[in-house]
Amino acid sequence: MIGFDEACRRLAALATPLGVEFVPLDRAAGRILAAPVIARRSAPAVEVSAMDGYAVRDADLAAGPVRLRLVGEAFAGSAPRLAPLGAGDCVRIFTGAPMPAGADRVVIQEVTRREGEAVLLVERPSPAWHVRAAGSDFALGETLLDASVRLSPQALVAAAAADIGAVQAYRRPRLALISTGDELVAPGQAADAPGTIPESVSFGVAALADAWGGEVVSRRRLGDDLPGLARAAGEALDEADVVVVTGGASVGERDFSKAMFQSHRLRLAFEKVAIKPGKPVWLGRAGKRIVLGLPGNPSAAMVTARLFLAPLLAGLGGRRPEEALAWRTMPLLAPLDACGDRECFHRGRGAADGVKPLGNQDSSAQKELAMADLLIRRRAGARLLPAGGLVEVLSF
Ligand SMILES: Nc1nc2c(c(=O)[nH]1)N[C@H]1C(S)=C(S)[C@@H](COP(=O)(O)OP(=O)(O)OC[C@H]3O[C@@H](n4cnc5c(N)ncnc54)[C@H](O)[C@@H]3O)O[C@H]1N2
Ligand code: MOO
Repeated sequence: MIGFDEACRRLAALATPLGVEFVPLDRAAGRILAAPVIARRSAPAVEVSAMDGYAVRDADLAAGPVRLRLVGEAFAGSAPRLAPLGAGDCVRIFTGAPMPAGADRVVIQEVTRREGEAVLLVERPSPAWHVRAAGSDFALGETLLDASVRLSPQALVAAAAADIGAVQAYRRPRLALISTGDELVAPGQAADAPGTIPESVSFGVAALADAWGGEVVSRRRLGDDLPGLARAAGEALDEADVVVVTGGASVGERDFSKAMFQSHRLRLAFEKVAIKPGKPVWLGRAGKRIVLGLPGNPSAAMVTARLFLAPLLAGLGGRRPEEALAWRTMPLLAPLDACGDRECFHRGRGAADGVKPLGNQDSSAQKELAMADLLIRRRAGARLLPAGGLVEVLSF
């Protein structure tokens, strides 16, 4: 059995980018840039007003009580007025409008009074210029977003401002999910059917995949029948980059998750990792596709999805797999048991002053799983740790 770090190394070797595509900006939220976003224009393109008011010459303001002659108006989008302002002239101007030639600043309308075609300054204007220089936000040719950046809502604004309609982004990994188990039925169907349980794991795995940049293209719930599973494996491999199988990972007589890929040339990268929960997790390749087997126990499935599926999707989608495993240190708010010879990933709940391990650490837990927002990593053989001890944690 290999350790967690070795499993991560083997996974990273498979988790390389799938490819690059052009994505229109209105569908690019959350995508990872494969090329930098370079400005196709300067912003602002010309010197513009930052306020609604009047564009004036400083020389006219210096001359004491001020009464100016209105000679024009400028709106956002107006052509710049090229004839220079004469002595005593001003131009009505609005936020974003091009400054007229010869004007030095904008006085806001709140300190003025209009009398027909005359504008009187009734208060001393603030020393602010209220003018934005051409290129003061960014200049033509400037790199606004580097490659590998994830397009956050804020970054999308910068990309659009760069005047590009589509970005070059890494392809999102397509996922096929297969839940195996004779006992599984759709949620809502179990209460009246003795011997069945609601299939719960795929809902968590699908949501986690989405959060890590994957696109779930199919979901199947299948009984433990090897020929049927092998057929479904073939279909899933045809339609997705990654096939995730849950359940049937262990050594039971009807545990077929690896066997169902045998006729599809499954080559294992690892099977069994010395971690708790999640020991039966396995990873392999079938042709060009990647197959990840998660244990069926719900807490074990979600822990292994977080520890292996998240980095896999990160890597396939253009990020470094390690970015999905950003461990940090936090104090424990309650004691934690000694860890046996498998590295432990306890489920915990974060608070402002530390992390509290949840009471039920069983790999089948579902109720307390709902409370977990951190994983606490403890190395194999670690001793009992009292409250206040520092632990490594990962967002869950
Ligand atoms: N003799 C041994 N037995 C077991 C070992 C072992 O090493 N030797 N490993 C144990 C460990 S650790 C785990 S974890 C489990 C995982 O086993 P499987 O992946 O084969 O999971 P199943 O047997 O299919 O199911 C386990 C459990 O989880 C329920 N389940 C399965 N899928 C779902 C789902 N999609 N939604 C909700 N619940 C699900 C299933 O009904 C079982 O109760 O094996 C140990 N055994
Ligand atoms: O890995 Mo299993 O999840 O220990 O029960």
